[in-house]
Amino acid sequence: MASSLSASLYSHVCLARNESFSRVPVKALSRCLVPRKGLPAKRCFRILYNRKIIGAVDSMVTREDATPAINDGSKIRVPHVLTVAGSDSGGGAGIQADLKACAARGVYCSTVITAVTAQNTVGVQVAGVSVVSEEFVAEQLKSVLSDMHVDVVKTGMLPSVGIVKVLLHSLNEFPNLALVVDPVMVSTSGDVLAGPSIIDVFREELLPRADILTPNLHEASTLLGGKQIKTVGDMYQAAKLLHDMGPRNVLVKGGDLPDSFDAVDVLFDGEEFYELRAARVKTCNTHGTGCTLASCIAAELAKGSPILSAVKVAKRFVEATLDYSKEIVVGNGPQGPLDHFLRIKKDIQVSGKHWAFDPKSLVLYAVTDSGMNRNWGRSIMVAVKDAIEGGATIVQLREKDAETGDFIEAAKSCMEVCRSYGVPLLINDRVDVALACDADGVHVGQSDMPARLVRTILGPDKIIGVSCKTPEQAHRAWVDGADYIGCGGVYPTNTKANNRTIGLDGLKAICLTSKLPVVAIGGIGLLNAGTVMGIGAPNLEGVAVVSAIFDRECILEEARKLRLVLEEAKHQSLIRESA
Ligand SMILES: Cc1ncc(COP(=O)(O)OP(=O)(O)O)c(N)n1
Ligand SMILES: Cc1ncsc1CCOP(=O)(O)O
Repeated sequence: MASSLSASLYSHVCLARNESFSRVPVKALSRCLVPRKGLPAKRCFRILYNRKIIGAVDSMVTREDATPAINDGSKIRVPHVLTVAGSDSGGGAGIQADLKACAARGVYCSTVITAVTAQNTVGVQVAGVSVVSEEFVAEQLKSVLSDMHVDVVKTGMLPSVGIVKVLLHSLNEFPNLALVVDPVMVSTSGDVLAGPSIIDVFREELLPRADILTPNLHEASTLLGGKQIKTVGDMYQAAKLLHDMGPRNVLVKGGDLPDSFDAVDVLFDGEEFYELRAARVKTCNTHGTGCTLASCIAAELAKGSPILSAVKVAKRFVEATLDYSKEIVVGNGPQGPLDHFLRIKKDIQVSGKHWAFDPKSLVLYAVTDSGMNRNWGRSIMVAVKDAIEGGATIVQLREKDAETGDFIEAAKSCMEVCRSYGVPLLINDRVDVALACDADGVHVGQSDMPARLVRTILGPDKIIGVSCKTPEQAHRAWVDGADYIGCGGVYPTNTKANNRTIGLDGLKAICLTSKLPVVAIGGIGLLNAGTVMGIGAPNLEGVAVVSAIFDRECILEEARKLRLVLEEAKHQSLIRESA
């Protein structure tokens, strides 16, 4: 229930706007009003209205109702953060960090540049700040706000009182915008980015409009007239004092706290304090951490998160990014940047996928079977290694009766083997196992997870194969973003029960229309592999076999012979083509 104060206040808000008092934004209003408890509603309203805070009530309502991405069937509205900040030529902080942080969090980010700085990993260079004129900052704000639907404004470097005033003017025009204020005053290298004259306008006009203020210890101390902040207890006091200046939430960041084992931040929402702790990452690559944190908070708010979860997610993101970036070397200076996308790059490097899927790798596709390995008394890792040494060009782990934990362990060890030979490894059916072992892809059947969904989960780089028995299924696989199709069973087989065969004619019919490369499967071995490849379909790249390799005494030898047959078939088809 809304407190009577909240309800009464909201009625004043509605009256002032000629709106009916139908929708009381209970949570928003009570969050907004907590520090002003005890005042009569009329007076509260006047204070809030005069200090232009009523807009924030709206912005909170908006965010409570917000949907991360509004999809009306054909159009998707993406959560949107506008950053008003300075450019960092080194790409580590400022506008550049904000853009990367929002992109990494899946949020659109537009930019209003307040200053251009010449800086790198050493610091801001002499005469390295060129402030953009107030008129041109106003022009940029107009361009963005008159056209785009912005959810949250995030501020960074605001180098002059005039620029703050220009921004405040826009915020007054768009009272629904939520506001995240990162009071950037000094760069991580110690260079001053906003003079003392700024402090008054911050305190009196910008902070009262902010939904959240995110100062580090130095900035908190500056805003509080030089108050010493040396302990977590001091941070609590600072958060409370800053909150009294008007922002609805204050996050005092303790990254620079001396003798602190953890990275401690203190959040105060006017009612409760939250002490948020993260592991302190040992790294010199911290340039842009503050901008990144504030942008992430803004991004989460734009998605519709409440303040506390936005701050928690942002803090976790920064911690992870610091960890990913701890060993990168970008410049020669003492303070390197964060790399927001390192996780993606790491995946690419580790999986060795610098190239797109090569259909030629389908020539001899070895599909494992735990039962067969058990019968022959060998480990899956040895079986996979022997198959590759014999000439298998791609491997699929098809472990139908393995426990999940065992499957993941086996998959991890097979990944090591496959990577060492540069052979892709796919997982049959189990997207979770593929993710857990960072496999190169997944093969799914018609009754498994739809390929479109697998693609969404695995991303654009992984290989996806789909089993198909008809041209229609092959077409669907192509539409869904698969890389290849497996067609069969071509011949009867004991390896897969109740599996309708499609024969060579069925295989031909699919190959004829498939836009994707095809691998044939089912009952294929040394004696018929040549015949299968001889159907003369240019997109038939190879054969997938289980028993012909894994249900044999010597896997390596069987794979070698099969590969020879396939090479010979390829040779013959080249001769036919050129004849
Ligand atoms: C290369 C290749 N083609 C087809 C299959 C069969 O997959 P699916 O239809 O999912 O059947 P199961 O393997 O789950 O029995 C395959 N595994 N590989
Ligand atoms: C998994 C699968 N899908 C269609 S047939 C088949 C089994 C192929 O096994 P084998 O190569 O031993 O005939």
